[in-house]
Amino acid sequence: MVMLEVRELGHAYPDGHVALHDLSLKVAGGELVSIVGPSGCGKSTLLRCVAGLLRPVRGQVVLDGAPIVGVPDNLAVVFQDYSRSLYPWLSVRDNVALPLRRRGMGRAERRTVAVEALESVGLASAAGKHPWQLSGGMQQRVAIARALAYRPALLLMDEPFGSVDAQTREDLEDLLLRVRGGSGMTILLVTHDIDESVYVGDRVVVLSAAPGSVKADLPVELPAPREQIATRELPAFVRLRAEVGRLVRGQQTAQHP
Ligand SMILES: Nc1ncnc2c1ncn2[C@@H]1O[C@H](COP(=O)(O)OP(=O)(O)OP(=O)(O)O)[C@@H](O)[C@H]1O
Repeated sequence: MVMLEVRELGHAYPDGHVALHDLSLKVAGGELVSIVGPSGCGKSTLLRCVAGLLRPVRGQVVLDGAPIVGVPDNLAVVFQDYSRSLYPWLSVRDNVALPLRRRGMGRAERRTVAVEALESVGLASAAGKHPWQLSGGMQQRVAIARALAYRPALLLMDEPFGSVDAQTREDLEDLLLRVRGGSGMTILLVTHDIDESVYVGDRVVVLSAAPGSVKADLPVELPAPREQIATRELPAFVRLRAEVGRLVRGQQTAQHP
């Protein structure tokens, strides 16, 4: 069932820069859709429109049948810059627990849910620490735990693993795949990393160069569970990665010479 529908979205910033043009996209409930495209093509602008943080000039975003006009209640966002998204004066546990006030949970319940979410990202022992006492990868796990604790129907991730080292990035990709299992969450993940888009995605949506619109929408038909080494060796993975790479670089694809 379609959960999220982006209809003929167009956006221009006040300085006249046209960031999105006639972008349409449907996402089913529970899908993980990777969004890639050349630098500056409007990926973050799209995510901000879906999050209700930016009002598009044209078109609309419809979530569960209702047009988005402000930030929806059942949504969480993870940005790349974890150092600015966590409150340095709060403990890790309190950072995760804070948004749960919007869920109407009492103090004790907020604490329990926060600790459970921290356990799911392997950080239960860091609950009492402050974000600045943790490594970058650990801070990003806290940001992910905060999003998960909120149990959003829709999770938006904007280059969430862009600021960590390669090994941590792989660990976080696997963490994302593990925690989404059975959660029913719908996820939009913006990434610059073509391998990552294929590895984690159920679909890869490639945006055109600015102004962004949907250039290709490719299903990822790879067996589950995905595994960092074995999955990336599969001929189907290698083919799809090459096709996405060509599309992002604006080259003809092998299938459509
Ligand atoms: N507040 C703003 N005012 C004017 N132009 C903006 C604003 N925010 C973004 N832009 C411009 O709109 C275009 C799209 O930006 P956006 O951040 O959505 O692209 P992106 O695909 O996420 O880029 P990147 O891949 O480099 O992160 C860029 O040219 C950017 O400079």
